[in-house]
Amino acid sequence: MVNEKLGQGSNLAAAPKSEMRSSGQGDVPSFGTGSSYEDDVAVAIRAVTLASRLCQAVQRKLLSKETQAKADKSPVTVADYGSQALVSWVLQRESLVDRAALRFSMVAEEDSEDLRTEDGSAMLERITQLVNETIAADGSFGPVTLSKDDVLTAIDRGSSPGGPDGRHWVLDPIDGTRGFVRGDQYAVALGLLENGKVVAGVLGCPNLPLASIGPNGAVSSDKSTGCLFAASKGAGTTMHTMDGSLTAQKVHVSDVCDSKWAAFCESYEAAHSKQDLTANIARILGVSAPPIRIDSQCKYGAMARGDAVIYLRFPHAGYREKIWDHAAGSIVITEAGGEVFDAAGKALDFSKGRFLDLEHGIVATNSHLKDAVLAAVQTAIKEEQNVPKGESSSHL
Ligand SMILES: Nc1ncnc2c1ncn2[C@@H]1O[C@H](COP(=O)(O)O)[C@@H](OP(=O)(O)O)[C@H]1O
Ligand SMILES: [Mg+2]
Ligand SMILES: [Mg+2]
Ligand SMILES: [Mg+2]
Repeated sequence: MVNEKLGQGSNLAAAPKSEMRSSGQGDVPSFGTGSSYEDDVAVAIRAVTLASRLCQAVQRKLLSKETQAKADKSPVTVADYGSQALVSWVLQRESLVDRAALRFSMVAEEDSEDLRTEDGSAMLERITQLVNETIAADGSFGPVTLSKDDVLTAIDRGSSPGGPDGRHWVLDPIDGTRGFVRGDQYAVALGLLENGKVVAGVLGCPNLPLASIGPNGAVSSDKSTGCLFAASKGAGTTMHTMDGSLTAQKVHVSDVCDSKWAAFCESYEAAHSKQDLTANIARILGVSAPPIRIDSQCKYGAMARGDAVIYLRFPHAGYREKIWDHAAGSIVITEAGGEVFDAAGKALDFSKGRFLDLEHGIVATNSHLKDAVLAAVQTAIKEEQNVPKGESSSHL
């Protein structure tokens, strides 16, 4: 029954019970893979689950006045800051327990600069209250109360430059803030880099349906939401329910090998990826299903369980991708058997600091379709370059 429910329309296979356990409210699922990153993944799940609860509480209220615009005009909410503070606090706390505090480094999206201004003080008050309410409701951390200074310090622990050496946590406290504000999809995304490579990742997707969102899953009567994906090097990818109510399941990318049957996913926001170009790539591949457009790294999670077979992301000129937008998602895909690469077919390089260094675009698919998708991407890019300015490549 349990497996049926989690498995509807998705590429899920039951994992041995001894390998995966889940637990109830106030506690978090245990990963238990026997991999060398088992402890890291367990801490990451604990941190992401707690932060996701804070985000869920805020999204339920969705107070638009709690949304600020950053200098680059992207939105940021009390939940972005609160989530970053909580994840940072949990990771730091567990590192202290492990006596590994000196090694602690985190590359995270937000910083506390705006909260330290007079205008930000009411927001800081609200964030501190939310963080303390979330910790208290969880109940497993004992009687702890963070001060406003503790919250600022926790947020600013994310200022590491990252790079090719050592261990760095990589956090997007809310990926898909626009989706979050709209009441749609978002993810709490936490990855772990070791010497420039992603070795573990956890994606909390509080609004993602447990049933497939792919073309074949659209008719499912199961409307339950809240998924968490966890992956670590060599240990595969598992999908958990956000509330820990069902047994976690191993997931695998789709094994479709004819692109005609391959649904693709892309950003909901047209400003984040060129939808003309992706439509042309789909046309070249003979894809007939309409694109699955959702916000955030939920796309990587959905693809890891087979909802879509291809992920296409082609930002408009001048945009530089940040590592926290892809670290957790990419290992969730690769450990589920998929591949993630740029328009030159190169694997993503997370060793260059806070930004990804890549040749235009990010693509993910299964190993059967990699060559065909890459060829279609390169053809579509060439066609785009030959289109006179002002004309759309979809007119070709
Ligand atoms: N012009 C742009 N082009 C591409 N990506 C952009 C962008 N502006 C913002 N983004 C990134 O797109 C992410 C959301 O991804 P998606 O498009 O898959 O929903 C944002 O993450 P945040 O919401 O964490 O800021 C942000 O980092
Ligand atoms: Mg942002
Ligand atoms: Mg993001
Ligand atoms: Mg973000």
